[in-house]
Amino acid sequence: MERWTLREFEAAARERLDPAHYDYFAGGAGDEITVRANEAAFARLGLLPRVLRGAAKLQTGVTLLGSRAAMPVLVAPTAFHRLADPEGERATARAAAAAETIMIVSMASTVAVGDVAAAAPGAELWFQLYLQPDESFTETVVRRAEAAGCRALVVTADSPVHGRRERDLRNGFLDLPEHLCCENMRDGDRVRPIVMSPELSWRHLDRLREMTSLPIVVKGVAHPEDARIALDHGISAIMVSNHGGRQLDTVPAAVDLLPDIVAAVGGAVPVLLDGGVRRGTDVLKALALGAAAVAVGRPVIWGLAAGGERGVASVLALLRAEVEQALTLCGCACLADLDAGMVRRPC
Ligand SMILES: Cc1cc2nc3c(=O)[nH]c(=O)nc-3n(C[C@H](O)[C@H](O)[C@H](O)COP(=O)(O)O)c2cc1C
Ligand SMILES: CCCCCCC(=O)C(=O)O
Repeated sequence: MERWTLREFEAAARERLDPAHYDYFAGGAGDEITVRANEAAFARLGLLPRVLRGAAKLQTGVTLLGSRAAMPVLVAPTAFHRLADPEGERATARAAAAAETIMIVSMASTVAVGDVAAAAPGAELWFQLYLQPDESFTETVVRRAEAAGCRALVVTADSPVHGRRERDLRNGFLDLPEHLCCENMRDGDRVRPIVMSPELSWRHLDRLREMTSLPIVVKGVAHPEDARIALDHGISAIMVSNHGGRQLDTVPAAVDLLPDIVAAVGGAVPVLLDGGVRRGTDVLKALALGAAAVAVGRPVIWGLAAGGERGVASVLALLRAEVEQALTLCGCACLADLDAGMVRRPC
């Protein structure tokens, strides 16, 4: 069946998934105020198109930290893809490679990062990391990501503790089924738990900086002051994110946080954004407000659950087509033609 919007992919995914797994993917923390705010904030912003600009040849490619993407939409790191499809992250990576975009592989992937890379030759992979209090194990995982050919590390900083996800508590969904595990966490005969620790600090990030020559992206920045501090620690990019509303509830919508962080960073490094991106017009709004690219989390899961690799490919193709059409309708030939004056904030 042909699907015309990401909403239709979500409906199809919901029909196929175990209800507890659907809730895990869809849900957020607390009252899910931030989950809803992420999408609502995009809807509230308007786009002011320019006209008669002779913008015939469209260009939607971006280069980020040396990785090339054919569109400014990346695959955000999300855990547990094998709950959605037996091929899991392998299928997602093949679809991302076909779409010529970057996939950020989660540390909590149900396929080991090396196997993800082997399944999708030519894929541009970055690796998301929860810094572990046991830094020697952080190093083990970093070496795995490097060996797999990942070209950047994305350190998730918004999770000193797991968010309170009340759907999961109600459903008793507290762990993966027995046949699955976080494959990157293998340590000899055992699989380590992913530790989220409030003890982590910028010092851990400094030591990561010494551990690897890969560029480091800090994901989960909401406060402009943290963006400035990140620059002092040699960070290569900043990802504005509230974790899709899954960590601290009532954090403002990601797109509403963006302008102050872009101002704080002052062009020193690229600023990325995720949270609530569901339309090509959302992508344009974020870019016009200063993001270098955006990433999508749940839409990729919906594609995967609805149709495996082909489902993810369709989701990414849909977003690309929407970006291209919206860009043309805005009178732009390339992403750099977008500027903040084209976004109308609500009165
Ligand atoms: C099911 C699910 C699992 C996630 N797993 C991770 C993860 O392992 N690491 C991480 O940094 N962020 C994780 N995230 C957050 C995403 O990277 C991203 O910030 C969020 O999904 C963006 O919002 P969106 O789903 O509205 O696009 C997860 C999000 C979801 C929905
Ligand atoms: C115990 C594994 C933790 C995985 C966390 C995945 C994640 O970030 C999420 O939002 O869910």
